[in-house]
Amino acid sequence: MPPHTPLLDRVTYPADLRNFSAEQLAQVAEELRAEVVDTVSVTGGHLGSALGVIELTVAIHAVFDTPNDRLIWDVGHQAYPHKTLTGRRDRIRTLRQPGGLSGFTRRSESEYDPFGAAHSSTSISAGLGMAVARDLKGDDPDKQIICVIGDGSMSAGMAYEAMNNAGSMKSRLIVILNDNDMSIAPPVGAMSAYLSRLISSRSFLNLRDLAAKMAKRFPRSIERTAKRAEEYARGILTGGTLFEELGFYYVGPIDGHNMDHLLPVLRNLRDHEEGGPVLLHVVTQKGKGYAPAEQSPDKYHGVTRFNVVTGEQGKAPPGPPSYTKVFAKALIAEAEADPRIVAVTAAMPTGTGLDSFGKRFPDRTFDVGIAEQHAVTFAAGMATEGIKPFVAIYSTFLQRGYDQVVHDVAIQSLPVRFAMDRAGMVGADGHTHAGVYDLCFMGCLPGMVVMAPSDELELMDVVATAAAIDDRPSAFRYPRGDGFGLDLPARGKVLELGRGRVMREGSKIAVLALGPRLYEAMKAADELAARGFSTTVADARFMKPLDTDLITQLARNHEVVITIEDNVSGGFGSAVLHYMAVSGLLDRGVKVRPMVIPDRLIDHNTPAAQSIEAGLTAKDIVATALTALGVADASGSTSSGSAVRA
Ligand SMILES: Cc1ncc(C[n+]2csc(CCOP(=O)(O)OP(=O)(O)O)c2C)c(N)n1
Ligand SMILES: CC(=O)[C@@H](O)[C@H](O)COP(=O)(O)O
Ligand SMILES: [Mg+2]
Repeated sequence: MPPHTPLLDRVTYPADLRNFSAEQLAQVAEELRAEVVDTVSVTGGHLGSALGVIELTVAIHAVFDTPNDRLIWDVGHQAYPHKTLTGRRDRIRTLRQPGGLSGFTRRSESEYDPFGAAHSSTSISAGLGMAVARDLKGDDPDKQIICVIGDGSMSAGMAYEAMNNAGSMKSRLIVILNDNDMSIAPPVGAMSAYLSRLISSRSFLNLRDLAAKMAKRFPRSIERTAKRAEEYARGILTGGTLFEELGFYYVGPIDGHNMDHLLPVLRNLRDHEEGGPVLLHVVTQKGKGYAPAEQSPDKYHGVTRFNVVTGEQGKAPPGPPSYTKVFAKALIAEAEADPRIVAVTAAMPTGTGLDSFGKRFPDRTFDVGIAEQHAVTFAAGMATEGIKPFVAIYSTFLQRGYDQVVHDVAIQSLPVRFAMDRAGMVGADGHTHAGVYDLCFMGCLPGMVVMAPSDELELMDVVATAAAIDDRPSAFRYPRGDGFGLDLPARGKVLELGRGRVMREGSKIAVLALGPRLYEAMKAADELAARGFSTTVADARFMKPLDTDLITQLARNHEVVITIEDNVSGGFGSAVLHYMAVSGLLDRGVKVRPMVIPDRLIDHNTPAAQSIEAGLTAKDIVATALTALGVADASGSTSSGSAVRA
């Protein structure tokens, strides 16, 4: 092997690391870091988190017998170096690209991904489940389960539920707390402050104390410990932490970028014979080794393509403001007029636009950390006292707080307003982040008002409407990405509840859209008109209450009624069909075709390609209409729309 050949080239699988010296592993880490920077500069994705766990990734795979030992990455957004070392290096530049590797861990992608993730704080629960399964099955007791969870993800209830359970059990489990003192934004809350105090305020054990401590717990490893302790003694302190109170054996904090510290500690944890869970507290830096990411860890959490030398990220040509920005603008306008309005985010101030709301109203903005369940009930509590909370959560993450939406908000009919961002498919984050279920899970709740603006202008109105609804809960959804560039007023106007609008009158086909697919419907209507089929297009605006007058009029006056939405079956179209069935409208022979996201997972891709795959484009609407009418389209084929496939 010529001396200039990167060591990384000798690594296809983790087993290839296991004969390397600590020095060689440190070199692999450096090469891996350069490769991750280079890769993400081309693919975009989650950079800072990956750079922070480079040494940890190399050390874990060098010490543990993955994939027989199970390694679970919480969230999975930091797993690019793990993917590179586990047989996927040849495809690493396909990360998040159409047909390429997922940006998260995924069971179907590799046996080295024993648990799929993308939503946070699940790793300890899943790891404990695997540990208990190992014990129940009588598998090799030395089979290790390792969960790596970040400090931000440690703020979620699930993590505590899992620790509470694990701490009372005898199953062997290793939890590595990767503490980089960052979530996407700076971390919040008492736990984060506690971790900082833990790192900074405790005295280090000396060699004798360390050996005694390790001997008590890890008798077999004492000899090795004593030999190596000098190297890492200063990095270890134990005793009296919250984790110990919860039943974990706490080790740390140690420097997560120092291979000479990581390797002996991990080996000790691997070789000990005691049962019960262990928590290794590792201190890392988000963005480590790449200056722009070290300096602005929030801006380099998730990146677009960037120039490696300057760190400058690719910018889309100036275009219309995003729905998120318009939401923030609309909410600020409402809050200027009503001092009771407050905003709640669960660790996503930038993503939800609440960073700008927070600048204007710092005392009326609450970042509760990754804690969607708490965010919802916290807002419910405020609502009982006459405060008017807007809870801005991505549709996909609101799933985490669903019982709270049902039990704490809807059943008590409290006026909490849910701003569900990232509704519909979301592009490169893929199906774990798709917000395609909320119309089902919000639309079924008694008393809940559910709105979906068709463009950013209507979003302003919807925010004003939600602010005005003060006797029951309300929810509105809007997509990731930019609006249409419409002129916006200073403040939205309050809409009449349950009233849609007709955009264009026709007589044969009617398309009733909920959300921005309205614009696809308008294009389809042009195409259908050009073919001689007079088409009505209507904007439903509300899924709940339904505009039953509008539905009645469409059903009575058209041969075909198509509904379209960015949601799976069970949402808007189902509600329309239900109404038509119970009201007898269906008995009149109208052909109804609900167009929805099909009943399968749509993988990461460009938003445009995802729309095509879902069958929700103007072309699909035309095909659906023609098929319903029994007319072959120009190509002679029948519909490929989701109405047919779903
Ligand atoms: C349930 C849930 N809520 C919110 C998010 C969005 N999210 C992804 S990563 C992240 C920050 C995680 O911080 P941490 O665990 O410390 O990892 P780091 O990025 O610092 O490596 C957040 C809020 C998510 N993935 N899942
Ligand atoms: C890992 C994670 O859950 C977030 O970082 C998410 O990828 C952000 O998505 P947006 O880019 O849509 O804000
Ligand atoms: Mg963190």
